Amino acid sequence: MADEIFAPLRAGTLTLRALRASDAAQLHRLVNDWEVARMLARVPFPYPRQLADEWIASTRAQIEAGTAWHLAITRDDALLGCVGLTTSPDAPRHAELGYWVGRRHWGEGIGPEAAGRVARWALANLDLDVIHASALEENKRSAAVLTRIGFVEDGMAEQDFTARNARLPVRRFRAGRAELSAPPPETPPAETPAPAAPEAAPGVRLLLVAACALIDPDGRVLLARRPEGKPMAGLWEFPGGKLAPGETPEVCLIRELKEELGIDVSAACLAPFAFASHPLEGRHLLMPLYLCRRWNGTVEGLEGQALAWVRPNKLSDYAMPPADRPLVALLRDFL
Ligand SMILES: Nc1nc2c([nH]c(=O)n2[C@@H]2O[C@H](COP(=O)(O)OP(=O)(O)OP(=O)(O)O)[C@@H](O)[C@H]2O)c(=O)[nH]1
Repeated sequence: MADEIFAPLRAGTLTLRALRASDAAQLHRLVNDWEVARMLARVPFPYPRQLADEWIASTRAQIEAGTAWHLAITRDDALLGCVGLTTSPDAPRHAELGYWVGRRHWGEGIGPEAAGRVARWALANLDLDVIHASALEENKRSAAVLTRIGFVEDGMAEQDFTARNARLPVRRFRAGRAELSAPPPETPPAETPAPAAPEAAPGVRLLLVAACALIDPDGRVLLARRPEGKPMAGLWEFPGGKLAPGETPEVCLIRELKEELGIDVSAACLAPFAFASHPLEGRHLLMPLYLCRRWNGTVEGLEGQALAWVRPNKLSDYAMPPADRPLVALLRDFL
């Protein structure tokens, strides 16, 4: 199938996939509509039929180049609209989100479903921290979609609108991980409270997490990327996880490394190295970091997480949670 340039994303009943040449006629029917085109900055009206072919070809080239992801919003393989995310070399780790839905599908909740999914996917899978979006001031529907998926308003700006041949006021929105991280559906809302130290100030709740730097024979360290749906999705971290009630950090790590990476580790091979102590989401993270050079089995991302074996002097090229920064510096010096 011609779609191997992008693994389609599911969003409720929708599938978001790369545009194909065969979408051009339907794309043209949907976008060559004054009610749609007048709200979009770069869309001319009337919309020439040939432009649909050219634009679709350009979106495929952009996906292959890793510069923009304009996707078809489809249901039962019928095209309903488009959603896109564009990066700019001038603003690393930032991207711009846009979308439109054909008029006959307005009011079906397609905008929030598709735009929310692409935004969460992008933060988890691309090297991004912030996503921006604009809505024409008069386009209350579009502003409502952005707010509903977690974007916060960020001021006003002006943009050229091709179809109107005018420069018009737009409301600017932005969202980062804090706004877009949805808790995984199966996670109960209240986490098991970690035991609070007797001397902790009233109200401070500790979050106990054990983490491990696996080190391969070449001296490279394993980082795992937090997958979409988890808080801080897209950031790289040391494998590990929260201590379950009654667990020691070693027992927790033996369990987590098996669940997440499919490897067997013994407590004797876990060498305590350092710890992180950092506020985190209303709690206080206390995270011992262990080093491990010996394990059984082959390291695999069993939860769909991306993995990277990283040379110590390259660790700082990877965006990691703030608590990890001092650990990275220590590891670089030690290894
Ligand atoms: N494993 C790990 N967690 C880290 C690191 N740095 C850091 O701030 N954390 C934070 O510590 C917490 C670990 O929780 P988690 O969500 O991974 O725990 P878990 O595997 O038990 O997941 P679950 O709650 O989805 O079951 C997260 O808030 C995570 O962001 C790190 O280097 N490794």
